[in-house]
Amino acid sequence: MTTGEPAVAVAGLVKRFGDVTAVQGIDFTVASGEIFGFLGPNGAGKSTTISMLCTLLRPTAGTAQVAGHDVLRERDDVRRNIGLVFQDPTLDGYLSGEQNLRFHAELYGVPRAAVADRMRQVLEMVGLWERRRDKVQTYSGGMKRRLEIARGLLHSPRVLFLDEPTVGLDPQTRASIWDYIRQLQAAEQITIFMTTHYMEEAEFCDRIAIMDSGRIVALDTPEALKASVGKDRVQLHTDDAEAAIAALKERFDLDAAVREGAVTFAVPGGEEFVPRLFAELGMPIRSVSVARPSLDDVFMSYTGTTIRDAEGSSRDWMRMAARGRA
Ligand SMILES: Nc1ncnc2c1ncn2[C@@H]1O[C@H](COP(=O)(O)OP(=O)(O)OP(=O)(O)O)[C@@H](O)[C@H]1O
Repeated sequence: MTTGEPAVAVAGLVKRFGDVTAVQGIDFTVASGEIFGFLGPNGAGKSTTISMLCTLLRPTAGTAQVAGHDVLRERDDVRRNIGLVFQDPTLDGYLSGEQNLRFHAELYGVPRAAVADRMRQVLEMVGLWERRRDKVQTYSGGMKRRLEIARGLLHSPRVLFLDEPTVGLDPQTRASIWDYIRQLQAAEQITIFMTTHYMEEAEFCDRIAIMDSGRIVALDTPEALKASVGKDRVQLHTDDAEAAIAALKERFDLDAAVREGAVTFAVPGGEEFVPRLFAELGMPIRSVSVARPSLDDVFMSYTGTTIRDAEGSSRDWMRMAARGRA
């Protein structure tokens, strides 16, 4: 659900580091209440952009407003209105969940009278109220991540920045973190700005921006992005992959490659193409499969790389954020 003025509004945003232009004049808005995913290969400029939005880096040119406040002129207002959930754990293991949150409440100046109620609210939301008095070092990985999310929410931010909120967690815990994220969006009308390398998670986002070489190369809903690729992925098995690749080029002018052990190529109207393939390829085919484009295909078509190759991370900005806050 989205309402009112944008949670994030960026216009002509540029960041140069000496000769390197990390962000080359980008424009986008994120609606209030939206779950917005930010994807891109290493060095694309994601961390630099997010650092500017979180007021940790000054833009070279352009403007950005977060929660209605300008990142340069109203830095403190921006900071009060955002929550950050770091990739690297920054909880104190020797303290209880409750003590960790209390410390954060003081840091953010949450009014004393409001702290107890708010702590209960966020701890219940992430299912940790019963465990609040236990030391954090006795929590599982998923519980720690949930506590970090609760902490990021404690001061009632309008925009929550999450850096790969589920990386390194087992599938069941990942699913439960996503349940919390969705509940949170519904209960608090919060805007979520997240990075992820899991394409199946990018599917949960209302919209996705793909960044490459300092520019936003695609921005839309997952469905629209997949439709924009316009081609299906066809995979076939033959006794001679090299010969099949050469025949696909010669007879259909298609560029194929071996991926996941199968001869793979993209073609519009994949299902209609299959009968022609059998009729005209000129060699025996053992099996064929056709798939609609996935977000992996979207990522590949806009950036020329796979998300797995691009892995390895947008984590640094969170480390920087941790240092900036320290
Ligand atoms: N402090 C800095 N000084 C000089 N160059 C920088 C600095 N920070 C980033 N860059 C450069 O800016 C470009 C964008 O980097 P950025 O970290 O924003 O990319 P990213 O998309 O977040 O990548 P990753 O996924 O690897 O974190 C890169 O060429 C990087 O080397």
